[in-house]
Amino acid sequence: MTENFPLRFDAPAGSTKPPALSIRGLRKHFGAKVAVDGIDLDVPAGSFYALVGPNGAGKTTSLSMATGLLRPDAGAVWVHGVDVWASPLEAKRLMGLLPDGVRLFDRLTGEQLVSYAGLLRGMDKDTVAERVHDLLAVLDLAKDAGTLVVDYSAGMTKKIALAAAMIHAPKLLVLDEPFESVDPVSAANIRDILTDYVSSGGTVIVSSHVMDLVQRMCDHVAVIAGGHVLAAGTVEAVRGGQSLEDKFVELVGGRNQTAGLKWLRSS
Ligand SMILES: Nc1ncnc2c1ncn2[C@@H]1O[C@H](COP(=O)(O)OP(=O)(O)OP(=O)(O)O)[C@@H](O)[C@H]1O
Repeated sequence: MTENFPLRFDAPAGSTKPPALSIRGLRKHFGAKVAVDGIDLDVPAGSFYALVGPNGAGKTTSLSMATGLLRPDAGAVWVHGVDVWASPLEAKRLMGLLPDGVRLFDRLTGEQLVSYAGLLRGMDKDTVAERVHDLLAVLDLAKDAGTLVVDYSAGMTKKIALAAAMIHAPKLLVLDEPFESVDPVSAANIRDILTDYVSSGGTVIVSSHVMDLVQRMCDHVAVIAGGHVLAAGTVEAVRGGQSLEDKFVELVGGRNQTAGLKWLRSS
């Protein structure tokens, strides 16, 4: 991004592979609001990495900049060693994204949308058709394949966007709130798919508010608040013997000690 950063990010000492994602000095403001205030982060290749933080912490802004959707004010990002902002096409080929709040082509059917994502990635038609079939089946969307995405529920929309993110079998999946609005059976299926993907060498980054899920599913976590990284590392190291939820509250604070809303009590 700036001339002070290298175009390639090398493997760390003792490793042959660069991290799946490296972030240095990432910063973004919106008017007077500093959303991301100089974040550094390394996501090891082959990890299942969670980004957690309170509402407004800067998670979506950081992930948007890390994946080439939002231009940073300062800092640099590399995906598997490739500079996202200097070599966007090369970097984006390596990634699958489930962004938060980005409009889909919702006048397509679910099947058309996922096929379109595969064809855009340069895949041949037969492979696209085969993978669309598999993805719709495993995400329990086969019966709604011909329904327009605009008529999907929130959870169905999340699942079809996830299918579109995965169809080209990327090396890195970046998923902003992948389980939001998704029913428990579909969530369990998605967890199995992601765990399998990680055990075969892929890397997943998820943002989530569900600490229990992160503790069970992920091996690494970064806690972000106020645009800063408060803690990052393996889940075990970050939670330090406490539950991740307790550690999160300790790090982030903000539990409300007042007597609550007296006027809301019915007796
Ligand atoms: N386009 C924008 N214009 C102005 N302010 C923004 C914009 N996008 C984000 N912000 C602000 O930046 C801060 C970080 O927002 P962000 O969406 O990154 O937080 P988050 O951690 O993803 O939150 P949540 O958990 O609620 O989704 C917030 O204060 C938000 O109001």
